[in-house]
Amino acid sequence: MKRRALISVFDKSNVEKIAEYLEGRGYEILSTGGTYRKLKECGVNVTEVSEVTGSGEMLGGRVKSLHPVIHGGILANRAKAEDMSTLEEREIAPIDIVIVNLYPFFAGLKEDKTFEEMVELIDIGGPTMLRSAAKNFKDVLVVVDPQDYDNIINEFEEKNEISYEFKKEMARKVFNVTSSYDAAISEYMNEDGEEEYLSVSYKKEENLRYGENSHQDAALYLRNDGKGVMNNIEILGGKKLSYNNIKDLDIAWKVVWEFDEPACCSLKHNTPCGAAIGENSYDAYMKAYNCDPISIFGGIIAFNRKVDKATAEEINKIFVEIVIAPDFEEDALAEFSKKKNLRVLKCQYKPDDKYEYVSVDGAMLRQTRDEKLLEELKYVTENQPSEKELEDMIFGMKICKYVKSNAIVVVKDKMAKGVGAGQVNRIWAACEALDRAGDGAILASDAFFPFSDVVEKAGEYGIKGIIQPGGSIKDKLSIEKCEELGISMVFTGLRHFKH
Ligand SMILES: NC(=O)c1ncn([C@@H]2O[C@H](COP(=O)(O)O)[C@@H](O)[C@H]2O)c1NC=O
Repeated sequence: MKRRALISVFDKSNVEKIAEYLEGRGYEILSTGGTYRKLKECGVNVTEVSEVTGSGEMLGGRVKSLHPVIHGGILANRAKAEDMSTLEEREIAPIDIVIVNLYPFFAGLKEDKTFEEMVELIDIGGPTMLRSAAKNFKDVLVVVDPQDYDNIINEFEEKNEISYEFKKEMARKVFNVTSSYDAAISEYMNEDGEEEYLSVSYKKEENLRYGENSHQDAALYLRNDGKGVMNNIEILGGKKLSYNNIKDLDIAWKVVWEFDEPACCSLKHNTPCGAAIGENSYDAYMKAYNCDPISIFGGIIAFNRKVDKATAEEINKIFVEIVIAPDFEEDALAEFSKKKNLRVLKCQYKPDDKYEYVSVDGAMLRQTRDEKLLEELKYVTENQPSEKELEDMIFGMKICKYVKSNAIVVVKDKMAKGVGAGQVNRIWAACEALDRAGDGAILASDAFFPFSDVVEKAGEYGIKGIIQPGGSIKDKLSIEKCEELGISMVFTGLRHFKH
């Protein structure tokens, strides 16, 4: 009996090549409408699926291949006599190769199509054929990726048949594609996030050289809808990003977009080591640099405004790994190009992921992003902050959001002069931040004070105002200490732990 290959593809690139090859090997080619026409034009001898099913395509293409004659031909277990006699009884011929790729749902997401258009992009017949063939991979070769056409030809040429391993590998690919395809549909339909199953759809962009350390494997997967910062970064110069680079630039980018004013953030080990707002990018950079001219070395520098030549010249005086900004002046790029390894990233996309995911052993955690800054400002001391001090307080709290807990940020003139991060008790974070800052006017804390010790320490360093969420049963102690030391204290009512 003549062997049969069913070809039904949306992406018709190179389809004639594989069809001609299979025809040359004696396969009968079956195809759905559009694929049939394309192959016919290319001179392939092809039979239309509707001729095989005896039922014309209908409902505008919603039903083309969904028929027992097709799925029986694919799913019959060739080693099972019962299956084969059923085929014979029903006059169904087996289908040995299934080549299908799907309606472009991912591309539709990127093009922001309407809901009705997206629904029409949900392929039904394609995944059904792919899944049937992949389930029966022992007997059927299934191909979902046009990039595999050459591999099939090579496999045939080398072995004169398709090996079990190859067929299994192709089936694995199919379930990977169809599950991601369905996950994207599920994600698209899901508006409130309260799903029973976690369905997210990401595609591997590349293997990274290594993970956090050189003995760890790592890869970058991008959202299939083309959204998100990482999907919208243009690398204008320098080598590829590393795993740590990506994690770091994510935080630096989030910091600068906390601000409407021109802002700059220098960051190391996922922690801002300098951050400032200024008149322009140059001013913000110089202030961020001066927060901590030592730690910035080898760091990441993010801006929320275009970067000019003067700023690039200043940055080039030190070694940094990455500069990321919404845009660059041409002469700034020329300046940066003097540094071979410096990654220059252009990104005009602001952070907008709704959820953050973290894996723990055996589970995934999901939370909404920490998008809020405060509930309500409460002035809890007699002594009130000046307008300028209040601005520094808000500035400090915006930085605190991105510093690992316990987090204390000491601010002066809209510069994060001292950052105390990731300490297991708050007083250590305060000591670190105050010590680093040298001098500062404002102290911001990501969470409340259980004792008055942080206020006391702040007083020693001449701090004028403190902003913190408040809410401790011992708030009174801190407030009293502030009154005693002439420090103003403001509560925000909102904690910003970052673990
Ligand atoms: N409904 C069906 O029976 C059906 N059978 C195949 N398709 C899809 O139709 C596309 C190919 O169609 P055409 O050959 O007409 O261009 C493929 O992407 C394939 O996945 C179908 N379409 C969608 O649901």
